Amino acid sequence: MTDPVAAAPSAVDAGHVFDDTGVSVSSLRDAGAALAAESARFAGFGWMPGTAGNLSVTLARDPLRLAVTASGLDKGELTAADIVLVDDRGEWVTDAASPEAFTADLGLASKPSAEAGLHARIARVAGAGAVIHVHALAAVRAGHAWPDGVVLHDLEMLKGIGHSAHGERVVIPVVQNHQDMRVLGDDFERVYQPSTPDAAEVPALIVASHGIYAWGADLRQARWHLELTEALLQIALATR
Ligand SMILES: CSC[C@@H](O)[C@@H](O)C(=O)COP(=O)(O)O
Ligand SMILES: [Zn+2]
Repeated sequence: MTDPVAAAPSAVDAGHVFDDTGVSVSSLRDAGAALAAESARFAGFGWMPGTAGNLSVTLARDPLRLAVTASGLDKGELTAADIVLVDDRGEWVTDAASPEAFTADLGLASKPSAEAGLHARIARVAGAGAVIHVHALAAVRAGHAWPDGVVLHDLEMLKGIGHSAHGERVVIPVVQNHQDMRVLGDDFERVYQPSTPDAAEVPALIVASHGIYAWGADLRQARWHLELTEALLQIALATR
């Protein structure tokens, strides 16, 4: 009998394309390596205790395809293989041509993050190229203190999330926690204000009693938005 993995050279072919979106094995592996490194950074900050937190990068837009971290793993110990390709609902995308070939090698037998659906919604609605979710303390505390949104103004670091240091009122939106990502996604869409000629978007969302999502055009910008927002929230709490 033919060994299905041995019979599927695409499993080890970095140029293999998963579906009609142009997402290749090598691009998924590269995304996995980048997300693992970024995840280790935030785990080191104590922002991803246990298996908390998840990250994604957008690999294709039409149809939407995201590389998202696998569920239930220690986010300080991820490898490039701990990554799953998902669609616009956060559902696992498999490869119709040879699904059995994409298991151990790429970790595609893993389940996508339980929160992949919200990542996909943020990628679609805000056009994010990368989304990071952590359970950082100031975000959770600020969500408790200001359940209708955290108002920030006259802080130098607002410039780092696309706003003015002075004379602008910036609101970090807060939504209630929910285990259904469709509900969280709808709540995100309700509070999200896209950029206009007069005001930039706010690239962060607090989920009350849970954590924070931040995003950007790419992974590095998402990291900057996350770190700056958490620092701004620390200042807001310390000066109230
Ligand atoms: C360890 S509790 C945190 C989880 O329930 C969840 O909120 C989380 O952030 C991680 O979920 P995951 O499915 O591993 O991506
Ligand atoms: Zn979480």
